[in-house]
Amino acid sequence: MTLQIAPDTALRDRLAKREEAHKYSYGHAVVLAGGPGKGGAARLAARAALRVGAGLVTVLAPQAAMAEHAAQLTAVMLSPLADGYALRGMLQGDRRINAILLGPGLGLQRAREMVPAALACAAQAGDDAPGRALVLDADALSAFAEEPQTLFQALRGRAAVLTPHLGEFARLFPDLAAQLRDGALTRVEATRHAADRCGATVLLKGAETAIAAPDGQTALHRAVGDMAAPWLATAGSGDVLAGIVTGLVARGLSPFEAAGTGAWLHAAAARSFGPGLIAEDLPEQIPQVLRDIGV
Ligand SMILES: NC(=O)C1=CN([C@@H]2O[C@H](COP(=O)(O)OP(=O)(O)OC[C@H]3O[C@@H](n4cnc5c(N)ncnc54)[C@H](OP(=O)(O)O)[C@@H]3O)[C@@H](O)[C@H]2O)[C@@H](O)CC1
Ligand SMILES: Nc1ncnc2c1ncn2[C@@H]1O[C@H](COP(=O)(O)OP(=O)(O)O)[C@@H](O)[C@H]1O
Repeated sequence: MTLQIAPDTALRDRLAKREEAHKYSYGHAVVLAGGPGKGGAARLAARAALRVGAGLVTVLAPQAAMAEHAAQLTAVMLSPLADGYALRGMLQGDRRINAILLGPGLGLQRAREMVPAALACAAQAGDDAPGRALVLDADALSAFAEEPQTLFQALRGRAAVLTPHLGEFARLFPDLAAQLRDGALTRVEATRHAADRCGATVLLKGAETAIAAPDGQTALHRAVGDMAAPWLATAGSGDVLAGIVTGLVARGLSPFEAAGTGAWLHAAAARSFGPGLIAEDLPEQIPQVLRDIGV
């Protein structure tokens, strides 16, 4: 049965922070950034991860982009990161890094190097202790358009969420996208097949956002009718969603829970802000949404 996503007391409890906790209780998320001039998407995502309650968030950027990020980041931290070798070293050395976002503004070439390095250091899905989870979006998906099987083999069994828009979905799953277009599969069915094929949670974005886990669980978030959020059709709003999901896995939600909760929070923030919304407004609206649901 497909879960229809809506806020409930369990969601409120999951999003609250405990009186006795400290920042490391809520995880350390890292967001990999690309080259100079391409950093906006990573910064949007990082800000959203922090707003949704990750304890610490760090943007990891190539040296050439450090000055640009340093001029714009304050609560979000910043570190240089050269290549995949350096990423493995960092992840092996710091077990507290428990959520990694790759894709927004990353660049296709850097994504091809960084995604396998990050996946090699991700937790196995279904481990009892919440481990290190990955969120793959944008360039981290498009980078594998020519050889999706390479990505799927590395993904299988890892704790990960893929957040494609329909264009990215069609690059990785062309046959499923064609059947979705033809009406042979519903959005939820296409997403369920995709999750089964790649072995990770898949969130297919759109006014109707479908989510599926590799174990067959599915959920649907419908931003239509009373729940419409059409101002989300703006550049960078998907980068913010990826950041929200990353912040939630840093807080210990499972990939499937983080995807569903993230889709709801993202659309609720857009509705709460209303007309004129641009991507920067979304993270800043999260505190109001949290207050509205009693967190
Ligand atoms: N502020 C910033 O720094 C921002 C930085 N950004 C960064 O830019 C990079 C490129 O990301 P991108 O998504 O813009 O481009 P791309 O990978 O070429 O895919 C787009 C193509 O896919 C197709 N398509 C089909 N269905 C679709 C759908 N539902 N929604 C959207 N597209 C759909 C459609 O093709 P068409 O159908 O028109 O032939 C369309 O031309 C990436 O790193 C991202 O993080 C952006 O996030 C913006 C804000
Ligand atoms: N008309 C719409 N109604 C509701 N949500 C939408 C609408 N259009 C886009 N969205 C949402 O906005 C986000 C756009 O993401 P994406 O296409 O990746 O943009 P970008 O790459 O510019 O960040 C997705 O979460 C999508 O579900």
